[in-house]
Amino acid sequence: MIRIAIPNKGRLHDPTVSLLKEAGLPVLEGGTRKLFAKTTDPEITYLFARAADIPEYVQDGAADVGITGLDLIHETESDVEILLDLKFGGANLVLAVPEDSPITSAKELEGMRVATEFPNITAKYFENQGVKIEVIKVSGACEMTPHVGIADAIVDISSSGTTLVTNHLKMIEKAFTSSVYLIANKKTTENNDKIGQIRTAVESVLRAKGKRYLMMNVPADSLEIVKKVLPGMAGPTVMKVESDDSILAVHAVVDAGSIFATVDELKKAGAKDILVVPIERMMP
Ligand SMILES: Nc1ncnc2c1ncn2[C@@H]1O[C@H](COP(=O)(O)OP(=O)(O)OP(=O)(O)O)[C@@H](O)[C@H]1O
Ligand SMILES: O=P(O)(O)OC[C@H]1O[C@H](OP(=O)(O)OP(=O)(O)O)[C@H](O)[C@@H]1O
Ligand SMILES: [Mg+2]
Repeated sequence: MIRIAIPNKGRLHDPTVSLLKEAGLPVLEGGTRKLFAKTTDPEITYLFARAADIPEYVQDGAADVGITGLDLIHETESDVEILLDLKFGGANLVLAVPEDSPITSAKELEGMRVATEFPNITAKYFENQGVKIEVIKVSGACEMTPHVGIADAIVDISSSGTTLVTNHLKMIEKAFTSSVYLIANKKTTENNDKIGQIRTAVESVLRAKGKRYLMMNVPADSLEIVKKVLPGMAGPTVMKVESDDSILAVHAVVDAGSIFATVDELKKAGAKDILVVPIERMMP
């Protein structure tokens, strides 16, 4: 039996549940109130936990696999196997000071106080630069600490940057870049097929998100020029159209980012009836 710990609430819950559904491992029962849920595979169960607790649960074996932020993994200094960057929940831990402060770098904070919800990451960040500071641990509302005389600077999560601006703070340095990761218990990962399968399933969804499946009809005498437009991974698939000898059906997988330009070039090259289709999963 493999137990996967996933965030029970907060901003990571919904995208995690969606990704698992796309990977063919839907969370079948339970909402945020429940502790456990099943999925379609009888060998896998879900455990709902606080995002911040997941790294330690996975390290200690309370869960075999986990999904949580890299910042939380580093902050708890958890000894876990890092399997995959899931490319969502992206945020930076930034060093910020009041907008009217003359301070422009970490080095200028020698001997001062820095408030944060991430004391370990913060302490290491300053240590690496040889700067001695006092870390003030807070458990929320970090942004107001410089305005009430508790700290001179903060290290806090920022994604859109709105909270910093609203609180009259400015970022001076990026201390850590985070996104959500798939992690596993070090011992369980060794020779465990199921964990390999989970990783492959999730990876195949991420890979597919960046690709589109293109289908089109191409006059036979335009095939060579159409092929040049399609950088195809294993080259495009070319099929005969039963009713018309002079037309070929061409299929190819292309990067989602280049689809706009590619469709235009394909039309110019003579392709017709072009269909762009999303791909659910892609295994190499
Ligand atoms: N704008 C953001 N603010 C806070 N955390 C973010 C943001 N964007 C991504 N994250 C990531 O989300 C994780 C924190 O999730 P968590 O569920 O603990 O916070 P939350 O959604 O704010 O819930 P809570 O209400 O418990 O604070 C961290 O890994 C963090 O990097
Ligand atoms: O750059 P932004 O997009 O503004 O996001 C950053 C803010 O979001 C988080 O707070 P959250 O909303 O989770 O409230 P909390 O402090 O109560 O957790 C975080 O602690 C920052 O304050
Ligand atoms: Mg929060």
